[in-house]
Amino acid sequence: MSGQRQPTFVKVCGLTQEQQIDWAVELGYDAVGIVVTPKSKRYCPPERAVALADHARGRVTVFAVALTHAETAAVAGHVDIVQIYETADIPNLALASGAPPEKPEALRYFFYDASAGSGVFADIPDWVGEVPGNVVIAGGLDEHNVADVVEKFGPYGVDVSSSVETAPGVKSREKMAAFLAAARAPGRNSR
Ligand SMILES: O=C(O)c1ccccc1NCC(=O)[C@H](O)[C@H](O)COP(=O)(O)O
Repeated sequence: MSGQRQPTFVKVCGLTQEQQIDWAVELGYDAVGIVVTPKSKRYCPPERAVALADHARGRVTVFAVALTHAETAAVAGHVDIVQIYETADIPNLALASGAPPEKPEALRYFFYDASAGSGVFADIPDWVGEVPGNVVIAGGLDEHNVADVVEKFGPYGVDVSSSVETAPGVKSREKMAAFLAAARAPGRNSR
């Protein structure tokens, strides 16, 4: 390691329109999430999800987000990472959970996410700061609390959805910009 600090990885999740992906790319987000579980209010059915993923691919890291591995089948070949709330034996797995991962070394990312897109922030347990690998913190983050979370836990990254919306699945470019600036505020980029 050179000791040089990397900027915090920032993902925006629950995008439903091509324009929102363009905003994420223009603003400098590292990753976008397309939600493919029918249980979500931001659900993109397979045809829409594939169109969005193809629009984004090569411009920003693309996540398919679902509760189960099975729900990602139609879109998995069009995305970089599969983010699910159960374990699966796949190479590009982002495991999302509110509990410590059993095999963190097998994961591309571990998302500490007790929210699943609810927008509710709750105290983050101390063990999150001890998980090895690419740990991303999610759950009720907004432009006002994200810098404190980055400072306290020094995660690889952070993830946001509800606080950058005006309605479920309707992202605001201004809110996305404010969140990104807060997540990468000078002196807070410590991954
Ligand atoms: O966003 C959803 O609707 C969703 C539904 C089911 C599983 C996961 C979901 N989203 C996962 C995410 O990556 C969210 O960005 C993350 O939970 C943070 O959400 P929020 O608390 O709204 O910022």
